[in-house]
Amino acid sequence: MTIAGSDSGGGAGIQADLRTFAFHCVHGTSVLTCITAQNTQGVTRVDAMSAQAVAAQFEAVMVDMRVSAIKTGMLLNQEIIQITAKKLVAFGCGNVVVDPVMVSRVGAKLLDDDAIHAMGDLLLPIAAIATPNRYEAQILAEMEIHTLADMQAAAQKIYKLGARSVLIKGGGMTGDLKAVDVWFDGDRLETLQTEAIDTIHTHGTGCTLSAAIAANLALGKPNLQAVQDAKVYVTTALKYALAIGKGQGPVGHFFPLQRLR
Ligand SMILES: Nc1ncnc2c1ncn2[C@@H]1O[C@H](COP(=O)(O)OP(=O)(O)OP(=O)(O)O)[C@@H](O)[C@H]1O
Ligand SMILES: Cc1ncc(CO)c(N)n1
Repeated sequence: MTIAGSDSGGGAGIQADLRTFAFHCVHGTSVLTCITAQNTQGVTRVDAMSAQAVAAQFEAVMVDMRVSAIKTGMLLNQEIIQITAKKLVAFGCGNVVVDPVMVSRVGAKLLDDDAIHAMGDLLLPIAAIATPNRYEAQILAEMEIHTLADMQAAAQKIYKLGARSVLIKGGGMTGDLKAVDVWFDGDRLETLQTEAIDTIHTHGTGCTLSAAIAANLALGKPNLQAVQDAKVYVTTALKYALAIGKGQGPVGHFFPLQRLR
């Protein structure tokens, strides 16, 4: 299941998540939190779903199907975070990947200011894995992040907020650190590195990564394996990114099919 926002441009959010689930051959269900008017250049409008609508979508799926893993993406405001956390707890959901979407890499604000505390207080404590990008990690860890050592320190600070493991994503870093993520589970501190892809077409990398992690958890992979395999998937999708639109195009989720054409 993905609990996230719609991206009209199709590169991030629910659209990226469902394509990623399909690639991994797991059935995707979706709880829509908001509708963004968005393209490769940015977000021009956001309309929130009501908290009741979010709850109803979640319950409709949960009472009927066995949901093996869940990712949360853009939750937009405090009410939606509160109801999401409440429902995840009520249904005893275990494999929860929390992508604490606050700001996109191009600087679009995707979460209300007054909701940042709710993210840390309510959602991170129920996360099996939290996946902040550089800017979200700076906010959650209350520190600046410039170096690999900073990423490692931030992972350890955010772990203290209650997530069972933390992955700090490096896409917002400079140079080769763009392809470096740091994973910490309270015991092991791992640096995950793939090749850095030289492209501006990176829209949806974060959504794709957290959706792939959730898919891998649903397939029964252990936490670190789920993250490592998801990172390889995103790297390949970046290699086959689509140069469409006037700004940052989306990653190519179905690269093997592209290759066959
Ligand atoms: N140029 C790149 N080359 C290789 N890997 C990259 C590159 N850019 C991002 N990544 C990887 O993509 C994944 C997502 O990280 P990123 O920091 O881009 O997330 P994000 O900012 O939440 O994404 P977005 O907001 O664009 O959806 C991470 O595993 C990161 O290492
Ligand atoms: C709907 C949506 N979710 C997440 C992101 C983060 O990339 C985005 N740009 N749009």
